[in-house]
Amino acid sequence: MLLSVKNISKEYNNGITALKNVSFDVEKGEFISIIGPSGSGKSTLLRSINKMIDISQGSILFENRNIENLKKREIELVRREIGMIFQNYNLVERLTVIENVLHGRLGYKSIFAGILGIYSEEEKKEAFTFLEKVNMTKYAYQKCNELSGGQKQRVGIARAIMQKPKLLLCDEPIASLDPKTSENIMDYLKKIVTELKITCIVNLHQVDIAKKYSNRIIALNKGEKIFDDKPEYLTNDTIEFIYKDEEQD
Ligand SMILES: Nc1ncnc2c1ncn2[C@@H]1O[C@H](COP(=O)(O)OP(=O)(O)OP(=O)(O)O)[C@@H](O)[C@H]1O
Repeated sequence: MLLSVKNISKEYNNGITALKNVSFDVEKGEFISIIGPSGSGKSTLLRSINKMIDISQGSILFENRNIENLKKREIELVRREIGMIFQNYNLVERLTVIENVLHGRLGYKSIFAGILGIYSEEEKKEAFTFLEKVNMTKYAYQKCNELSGGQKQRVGIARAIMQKPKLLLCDEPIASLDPKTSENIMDYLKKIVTELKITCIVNLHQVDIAKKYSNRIIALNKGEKIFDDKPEYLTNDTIEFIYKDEEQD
């Protein structure tokens, strides 16, 4: 088992309970989509797994190790194993595509090597290999602020893969993209994580995309897990139930 989320709850300082007693296990190689209305806790869940926020109750085991109460250095080591892809890409816009991809290695470097941008020939070669996988080689020396949203997310995927993560967390990776580009990005993502055997958890707004690409769907509503099964069991009635309160939110 790669990840075990056990009875986790998260209450923010403002009193909002974003997650209520959520549990699930993730096996290596799974491609899981997390769906649910706006505010149901999807981002909170991913941020908890990545240790960007601390949970209020419960425990999260990554490779059978409890990631609560870790020391700073131990958190850095766990983060190295967990890649992230973001809705807003989180690229360094003034830097080139290849520099951004190489940033995927920063977690493995000393601060000095990172600041000075010192990468081995092997790392550079690898960065180009991953850039090729997302069909972005010809943009390698272009600055990221000159790219379209879809191209930026392809760089985001290459950077995340460059980190050699065991788990990839994608927080609304296609929420800023048009439908055609969204499918294109999901195609790249699915192909690469399958080829490299990387376990993937993706937060999505689009139920049809979740059904098309995942092996398993988890649905949250008001911080509670209300569905966790194969996509084929996600019926229209269940979808209606998951999103029943969305308009009032
Ligand atoms: N940093 C924070 N401080 C206080 N409350 C927060 C914080 N982040 C999120 N929340 C609240 O926690 C709840 C869950 O938010 P979260 O962003 O996890 O939901 P989500 O399902 O990802 O929503 P969306 O689909 O709109 O991104 C919401 O009520 C939100 O307002």
